[in-house]
Amino acid sequence: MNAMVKRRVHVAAAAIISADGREVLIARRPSNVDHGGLWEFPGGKLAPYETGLGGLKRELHEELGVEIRCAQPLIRIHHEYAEKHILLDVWQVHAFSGEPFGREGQAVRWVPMEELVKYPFPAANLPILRAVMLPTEYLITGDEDDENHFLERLERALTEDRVKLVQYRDKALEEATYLARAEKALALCRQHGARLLLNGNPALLEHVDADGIHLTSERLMSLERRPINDGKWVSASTHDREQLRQAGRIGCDFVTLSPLRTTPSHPQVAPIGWHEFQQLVEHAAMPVFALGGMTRHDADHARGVGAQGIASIRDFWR
Ligand SMILES: Nc1nc2c([nH]c(=O)n2[C@H]2C[C@H](O)[C@@H](COP(=O)(O)OP(=O)(O)OP(=O)(O)O)O2)c(=O)[nH]1
Ligand SMILES: [Mg+2]
Repeated sequence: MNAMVKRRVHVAAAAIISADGREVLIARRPSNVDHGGLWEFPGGKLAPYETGLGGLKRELHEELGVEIRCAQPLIRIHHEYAEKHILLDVWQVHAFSGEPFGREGQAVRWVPMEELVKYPFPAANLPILRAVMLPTEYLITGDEDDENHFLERLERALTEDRVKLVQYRDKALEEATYLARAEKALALCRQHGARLLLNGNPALLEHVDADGIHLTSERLMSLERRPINDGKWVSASTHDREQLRQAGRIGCDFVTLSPLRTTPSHPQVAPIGWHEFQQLVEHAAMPVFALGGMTRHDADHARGVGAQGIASIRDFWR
């Protein structure tokens, strides 16, 4: 048989978010096309001369009759289908004009974020669903001996900074103390509509019903498969291509990649820098948060080079 070069297809697609931020617009692919009958994020193939956003504007006009007013890069996915290599260049659309409807006769539906997982999408879309559900900021808690101070700081970040994703990290506490505090942190997070991940052994989730587990890179590398079922999130710390690949292999929902900059906590570690970060993220199979000397002011830049956003201790733990 002749060696076959797979067709490469560049597709731009949109996660269009409702004004209240709770819903996303999806469309159903007609039954006579590839992946027919499955749901998708509206969009389509780019013409050779088009940029991602330019092509997306044209597609959304053609398919839905809307004009994009404000869009931000969300995630880029490379996926191998049997017959082609596809690059899905996905944008989050926050503002548009016009009332979307299926101009090509396709079904179109506004769906609450948490119900997205109930809809059948093409195989390439799993990381997009994750990216849509995740915020742009990931708070990692700092060390704090005193429990009241800990809870005060957490509450400040949840209210003033409106953080929606928290990793409770404390390497110094005894497990029983950690779990007791995690229970209180969880109650606080729930009160403010935020998700809480524990840091450590996945078995911690048997004691506290948090939203997921964050793995150290060492634990990540030691695992052969995803340690918990899909109902909860798994995130992991990564520092290089090999760890990113392993995170993809075991099906992590998202990761941090660090250190982007040199930090006081790890002065001896060489920083990755934005250029290499972008190259590493391009082929990651899940959303990636930039970590290491990041503040909220870096979030837009991080998104521009393919990140989900930024993760930080110092910027939120004041
Ligand atoms: N628009 C879109 N396409 C997706 C998604 N997930 C996914 O695997 N794909 C694949 C399916 C198709 O092979 C390709 C998109 O092509 P398309 O059929 O929408 O292209 P198009 O709108 O330009 O339509 P056409 O003129 O080629 O018929 O990307 C998704 O969420 N949205
Ligand atoms: Mg299309």
